[in-house]
Amino acid sequence: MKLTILGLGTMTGAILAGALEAGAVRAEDVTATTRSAASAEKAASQHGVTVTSQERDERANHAAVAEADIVLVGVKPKDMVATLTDLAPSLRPEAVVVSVAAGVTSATMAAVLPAGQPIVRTMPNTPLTVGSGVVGMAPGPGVTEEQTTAVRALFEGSGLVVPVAEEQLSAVVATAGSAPAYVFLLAELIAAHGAEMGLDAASAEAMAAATVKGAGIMLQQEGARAEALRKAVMSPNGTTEKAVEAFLDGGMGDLVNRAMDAAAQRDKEMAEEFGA
Ligand SMILES: NC(=O)C1=CN([C@@H]2O[C@H](COP(=O)(O)OP(=O)(O)OC[C@H]3O[C@@H](n4cnc5c(N)ncnc54)[C@H](O)[C@@H]3O)[C@@H](O)[C@H]2O)C=CC1
Ligand SMILES: O=C(O)[C@@H]1CCC=N1
Repeated sequence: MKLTILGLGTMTGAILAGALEAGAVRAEDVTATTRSAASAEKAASQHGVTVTSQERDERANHAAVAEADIVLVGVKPKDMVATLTDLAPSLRPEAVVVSVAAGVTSATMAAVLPAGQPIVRTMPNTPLTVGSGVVGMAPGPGVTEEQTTAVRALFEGSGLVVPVAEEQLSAVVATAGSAPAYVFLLAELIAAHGAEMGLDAASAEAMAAATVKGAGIMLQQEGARAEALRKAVMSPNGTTEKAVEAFLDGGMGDLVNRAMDAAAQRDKEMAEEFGA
């Protein structure tokens, strides 16, 4: 299977790292592009694959897709339509175009790609880099079972793959795509206040990171439920109960809802903003 990545950046870099580590693709079967020559050089040495740049060769994307079975497009949502419009004449008809972009619908993509070009929209998250990612995957009309399986294989070794309808991708952005940032924010805040309470900053950061990791591993154990794990930490009238009460009294439930609604809303706005 030949894979081309147009826009090898943070997200597609995480997917590639996971896929290479899991043996889903061989480095010699991957071609990738970036915008600048400097980022191409950096990405090539980071991932050990061939990376060309638009800066050095304005036809770089066209050359990169010449033999591709799967074309993973990792440019920013605002650049999707221009990138696909330019690329369209060079795609093999059977190449599956896979998007990771928030807020760019398959209808928008189909409008600028050749008629019948197979399209799969996905919403991944960056923990794919470490084999613990999530990806929501919505194959478009006309994508064969074989093509769906080939795309799925790219992600399968490095995370949880959840088939969804395209309309559910806004919920996937809010629940998984953006969600690592919520956890990192919590870790930042815990570490900062631990330092304010008298710990040295490096120890507080290390404690927050190790705690998030440990809690994540516990959540992944067979039959684990977040609520039960939380309650197991909360001794009656103990320290955790006071902390959890403070979170809930302070509106954390509502705040999480509002944060997730804001992410999903932005995904929908982008569909309007970046539509073809
Ligand atoms: N960062 C994240 O956690 C997630 C990002 N996404 C999606 O991933 C996409 C990329 O986001 P990031 O990886 O964060 O951005 P990024 O800026 O790290 O990567 C974008 C890459 O595209 C390249 N690029 C831009 N225009 C190009 C062109 N015309 N031809 C070839 N390469 C080009 C840039 O050089 C860069 O390497 C977005 O559509 C975003 O919605 C989806 C889920 C999670
Ligand atoms: O923030 C963003 O728009 C992208 C999509 C999900 C995570 N990062």
